[in-house]
Amino acid sequence: MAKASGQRSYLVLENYIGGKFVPCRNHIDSSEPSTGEVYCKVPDSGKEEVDAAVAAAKEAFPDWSARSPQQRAQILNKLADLIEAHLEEFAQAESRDQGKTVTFARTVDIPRSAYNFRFFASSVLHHTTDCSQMDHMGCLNYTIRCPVGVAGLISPWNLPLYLLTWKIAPAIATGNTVVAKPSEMTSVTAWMMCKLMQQAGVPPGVVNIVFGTGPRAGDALVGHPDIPLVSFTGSTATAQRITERSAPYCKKLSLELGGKNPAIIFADADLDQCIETTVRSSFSNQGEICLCTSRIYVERSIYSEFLERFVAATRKWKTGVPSDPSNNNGALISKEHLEKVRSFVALAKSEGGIVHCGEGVEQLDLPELNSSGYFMPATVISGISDSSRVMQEEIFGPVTCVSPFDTEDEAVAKGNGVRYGLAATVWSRDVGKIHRVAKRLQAGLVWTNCWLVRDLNLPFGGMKNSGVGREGGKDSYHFFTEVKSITIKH
Ligand SMILES: NC(=O)C1=CN([C@@H]2O[C@H](COP(=O)(O)OP(=O)(O)OC[C@H]3O[C@@H](n4cnc5c(N)ncnc54)[C@H](O)[C@@H]3O)[C@@H](O)[C@H]2O)C=CC1
Ligand SMILES: N/C(=C\C=C\C(=O)O)C(=O)O
Repeated sequence: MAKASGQRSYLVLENYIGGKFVPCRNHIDSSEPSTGEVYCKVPDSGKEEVDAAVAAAKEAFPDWSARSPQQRAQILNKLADLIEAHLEEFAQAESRDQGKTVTFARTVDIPRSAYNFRFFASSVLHHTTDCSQMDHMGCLNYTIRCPVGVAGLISPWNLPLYLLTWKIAPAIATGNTVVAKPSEMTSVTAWMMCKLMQQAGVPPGVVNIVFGTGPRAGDALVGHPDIPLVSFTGSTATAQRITERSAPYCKKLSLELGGKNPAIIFADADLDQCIETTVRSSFSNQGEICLCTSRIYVERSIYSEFLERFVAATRKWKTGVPSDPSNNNGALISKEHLEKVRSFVALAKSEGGIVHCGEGVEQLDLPELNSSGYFMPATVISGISDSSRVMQEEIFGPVTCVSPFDTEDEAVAKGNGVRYGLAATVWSRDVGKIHRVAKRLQAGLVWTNCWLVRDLNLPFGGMKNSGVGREGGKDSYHFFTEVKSITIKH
């Protein structure tokens, strides 16, 4: 709803509780990353709003969980249809709110959000449970799976609608009701989806969306005694706080966290394909995807050729106004985040690193209106030691580092030499080598000769500080349900 607040007109969001839009007393300013201007007021919800949402979700649970998976699937598919019918509106809104290009939102975020509902509607119809006979005891034993109750879902700002629906879809497909909290920086498309949920026939209280900050709304949600499970995507530091906060209640947790993802490139790789894909894997969505490549290890015999060609290809990766279809990247999420990303480049330089391209905003062709936006071009660095913070910490921006290796063992050791373990790519034509390296890498996902090919049936999640648990296909089914073993004595 657009409302005048003072001299200017802002988009004012409301919480969605029990199937109704509920105004909030206090609001947080949310700005447009490509101009730096505040354009939206997001509810600053706290315990009171979270309590109301949990009460609505509890009330809706008995009816929703008693419906058949087929009945629930019909509603999920309807919601997917409606998101697809409004794809362009959602893409424009996601781009304005997050800073990403409209093209990326139109071709990735929004279609994949709709597909989350379609996929989990179908996927839950096909899972089976276990059965075992104990004839000597006269017993038949089997398992069933039941929804857990009210699921607490917390999502980040980088893929706003996609990561929110990645959680809502399996949670409600399996019969849970939910209270979800999107990032306070990117709440608009979640709010837009609430209207479509009403049209799709999602019963009141099945999906409740409470907007607000992590320390207020997020903390109230995680600490609510009637929320038995929490699915979270975001930073490792926040996940640690969520873990502590949930401990007194022994909550079921799924934590999808950051990455410092290596690309390992052997001399026998198809370099044309590898360079094209590694530019994409390093810089897509401004490098603001937990799966983006940020450390590139190249076999020494092709290191110089790779670096030269990779830098040349990166120079063609255009950053600028998100609505211009010729741009590959838009703006970073916030001024603070831009400063954090730039500070890593400054650190690299202070440690003797070479910045081959990118870094400054001067080289971008930005109209005056957008010159105060949070833009940063794709940046390639080399000559940094593996122990540097630049090579160890998640930067989450358009910055990638290139470094040589001599042997397969060294490549694996470098790949594994960080506290994260989310994703990796391996480039070679030798299937045996690919298999050996993929097996030894400490990463929840390994793509070989490709990147971001996503089969939602496969487990998604990370090792080490990149997360706890897996979601996707059968793993989402297991996470969002409790298994029960039943013994029938006959
Ligand atoms: N998918 C990923 O791997 C992501 C990684 N990050 C990393 O984290 C850094 C910081 O970004 P932030 O937005 O601050 O991430 P964050 O982890 O603080 O935020 C993610 C979500 O958690 C919520 N949250 C924050 N504190 C909370 C708390 N105490 N209890 C419950 N919920 C809470 C936020 O409101 C948001 O909805 C980024 O620079 C990036 O390195 C950020 C977003 C996504
Ligand atoms: N979880 C994230 C990305 C997932 C992408 C995908 O499912 O393809 C993230 O960036 O946090």
